[in-house]
Amino acid sequence: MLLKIPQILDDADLARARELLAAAPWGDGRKTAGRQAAQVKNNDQLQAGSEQHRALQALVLQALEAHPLFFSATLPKRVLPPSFNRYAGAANAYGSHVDQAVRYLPGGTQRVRTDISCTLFLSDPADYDGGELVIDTSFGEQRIKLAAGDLVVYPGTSVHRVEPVTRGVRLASFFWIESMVRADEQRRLLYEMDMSLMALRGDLGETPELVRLTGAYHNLLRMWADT
Ligand SMILES: O=C(O)CCC(=O)C(=O)O
Ligand SMILES: [Fe+2]
Repeated sequence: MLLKIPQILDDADLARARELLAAAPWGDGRKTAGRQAAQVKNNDQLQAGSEQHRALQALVLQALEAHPLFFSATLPKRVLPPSFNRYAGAANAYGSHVDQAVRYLPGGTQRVRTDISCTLFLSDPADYDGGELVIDTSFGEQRIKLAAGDLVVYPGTSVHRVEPVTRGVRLASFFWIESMVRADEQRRLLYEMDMSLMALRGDLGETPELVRLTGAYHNLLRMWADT
């Protein structure tokens, strides 16, 4: 499921994030890519370990936790600490690749399966040309360029790329999630059910049928979740 989740960060968060990004040390993005991806990756990435990097990670993780759609859409079991990238100049792009299936939490002992890939856009789209995140889906290519503060989540199995940035600077945060529900189609079903239940509850208030359907949602989640 490819899903856009608007306004993960508000204006105050964005201003703070940009301040931190401007002060942080950057390095070559190839350092953290797998062998195939490193051949097509050309961008800068915030170096791990700086004070600014930690503050940015905390800012993004807190905003994700506070957003009700994020939980419902991803059903997170483990979220890898967010990374930050910068594309500036036509040579900066990231060619077609699939993200590594397994990554490690800091410390290097705990493995995380990357069920869901995420990009949180941090630059105003008017401030740069190009830089679309292009994702192959069963309905064709989706070209994603979102407002600053908006998030896109998509299956980790997808071939995707970032188009060259021909003007300005594109800043983003990217990270991966291992979901309690491994199968994308099961997550989609649960998400659609949850959204419909919320809308119906808003329209009708609590009814005996809604109590039963909510039970069905939780019982499906119980059947499918690996916590
Ligand atoms: O910058 C992006 O939107 C995605 C980056 C990406 O695909 C990656 O780091 O694997
Ligand atoms: Fe990627």
